[in-house]
Amino acid sequence: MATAPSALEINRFLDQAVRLAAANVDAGGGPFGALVVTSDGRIHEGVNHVTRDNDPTAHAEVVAIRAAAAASANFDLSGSVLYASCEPCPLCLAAALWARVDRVYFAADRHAAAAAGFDDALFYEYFEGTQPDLMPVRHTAVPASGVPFVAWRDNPDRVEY
Ligand SMILES: Nc1nc2[nH]cnc2c(=O)[nH]1
Repeated sequence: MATAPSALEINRFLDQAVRLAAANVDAGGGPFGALVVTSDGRIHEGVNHVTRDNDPTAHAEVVAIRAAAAASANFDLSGSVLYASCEPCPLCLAAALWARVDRVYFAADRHAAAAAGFDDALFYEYFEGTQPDLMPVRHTAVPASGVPFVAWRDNPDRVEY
């Protein structure tokens, strides 16, 4: 894991993410901006494109992660840092985990997002188990459930991630 950025760097990149978020509102989008700084020092920006692209997963952090991965030609962003104008929601956190991002810094928190009408805090409660009715998830095993995993394990050419 890379060493932690300095307080100066953290503040600079968070300011940049907040500026991106504000500019995105001016452009008609959601009030979220993010940066991924990859291990080579390059900065990859993202803003919320949910309504622009009709893509509910196009959160600023996910857009920045996708940009960083595409520019790096690598799905593994180990050594990189994510800076977000607002606390990453569970979707964004999961994306950062799958991207193997080293660290995350954010400016506003989930309660500020809630005050602006966003469900980030509610979805955290869902994952904490206090809002189970929001979206029931049921396990129903079928006989072929394990077939794809056997095929994966048996494939010597698999690319692990
Ligand atoms: N952190 C974060 N929270 C959101 N809630 C709705 N959209 C977003 C987004 O793009 N980023």
